[in-house]
Amino acid sequence: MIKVGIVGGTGYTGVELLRLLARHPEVEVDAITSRSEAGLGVAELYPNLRGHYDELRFSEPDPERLARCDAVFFATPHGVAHALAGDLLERGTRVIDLSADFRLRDAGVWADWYGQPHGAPGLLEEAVYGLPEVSRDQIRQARLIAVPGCYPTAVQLGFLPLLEAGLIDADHLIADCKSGVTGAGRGAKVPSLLAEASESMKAYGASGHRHLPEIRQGLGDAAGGEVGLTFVPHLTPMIRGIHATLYGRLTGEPGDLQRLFEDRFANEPFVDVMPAGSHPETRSVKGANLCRIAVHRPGNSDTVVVLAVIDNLVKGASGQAIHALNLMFGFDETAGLDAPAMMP
Ligand SMILES: NC(=O)C1=CN([C@@H]2O[C@H](COP(=O)(O)OP(=O)(O)OC[C@H]3O[C@@H](n4cnc5c(N)ncnc54)[C@H](OP(=O)(O)O)[C@@H]3O)[C@@H](O)[C@H]2O)C=CC1
Ligand SMILES: CC(=O)N[C@@H](CCC(=O)OP(=O)(O)O)C(=O)O
Repeated sequence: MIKVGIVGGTGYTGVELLRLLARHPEVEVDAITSRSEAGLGVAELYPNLRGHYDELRFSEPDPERLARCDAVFFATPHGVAHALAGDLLERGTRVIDLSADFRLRDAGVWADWYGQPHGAPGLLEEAVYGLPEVSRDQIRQARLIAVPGCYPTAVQLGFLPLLEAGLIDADHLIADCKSGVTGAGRGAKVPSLLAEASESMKAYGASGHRHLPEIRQGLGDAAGGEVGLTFVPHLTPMIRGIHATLYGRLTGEPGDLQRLFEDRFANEPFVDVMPAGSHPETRSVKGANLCRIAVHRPGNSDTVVVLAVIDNLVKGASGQAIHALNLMFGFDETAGLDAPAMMP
């Protein structure tokens, strides 16, 4: 049994970590922080957790207490892990960061997109980008994990088989993505209000979203060189879910695309390649640590369309973070992550 801490326990990814870890046989949550709710019992804020964490209370972030944990999750806004991760690592505590603090290898690029200087450039070299379908072995050895963003998870998984096989024009990739409103976090914001977000849909960040450099970095690794990507995210009236519709131009006769995807993900517990002709629904992954994918070639043309769905809070954040923890500590990869999706 290991002890973990969670910094940022009152947010949506924080409470999702708690929900999933409640079923984890090897993990005890020893510390959970919130500055605004310090002193409150976890189940008082989140009644779905009654009976699971009856002794656990939110407390102010305390580096001493966190350092007594074997691993600490950061479920915090950008910049918080920059300030605290180095000290924890020095004291032997492993760090799994759900924010974007360590996702980009280049501190200058990070500063450009996040509008502030990188707070811990010295840690970038050892940070491992935690997409298990790409870097399982490095995650096993890592002390510091950068959990991929929600859009980047869906887009990378969908494009990977095609780019790795060199079947599409890497200069002209298109990712048209939709997100539920929990993607914006739990903090009060006007665009997340019921009257603003329901019965409506809108694109945002079309001229440049901070996930663009992250996705380009990962897809560039898969393609073996820089890629050109148009990425347009949309806010949709659902609570959870990411739906990515991905377009690529085939450079030649691709062979059996269905087979390509099935073979690429054959040994992946958290990627489901659906039968040919399928259209995956976000509700089919709600609550589950799973990416469901379908590949299409409309009219046998030179365009390939990939559909990828995830739950932004699970495979897009907290579930993927726990997958990394399982790899780092040698647990069964699926520990705490084997629950099926909820439908409807
Ligand atoms: N929501 C999603 O779908 C996804 C989110 N992420 C990323 O995960 C991280 C958490 O997201 P989410 O759960 O949505 O965020 P929320 O806004 O819902 O929650 C943020 C949490 O961080 C705490 N916090 C805020 N500022 C600080 C600070 N300076 N020091 C310590 N704690 C702080 C808050 O509690 P308090 O203020 O009380 O301390 C709160 O518990 C973010 O970086 C987000 O971008 C990644 C993938 C998907
Ligand atoms: C709907 C919505 O607002 N989504 C967020 C992305 C989700 C997220 O939290 O991004 P990270 O994984 O990088 O932290 C956004 O567009 O900024």
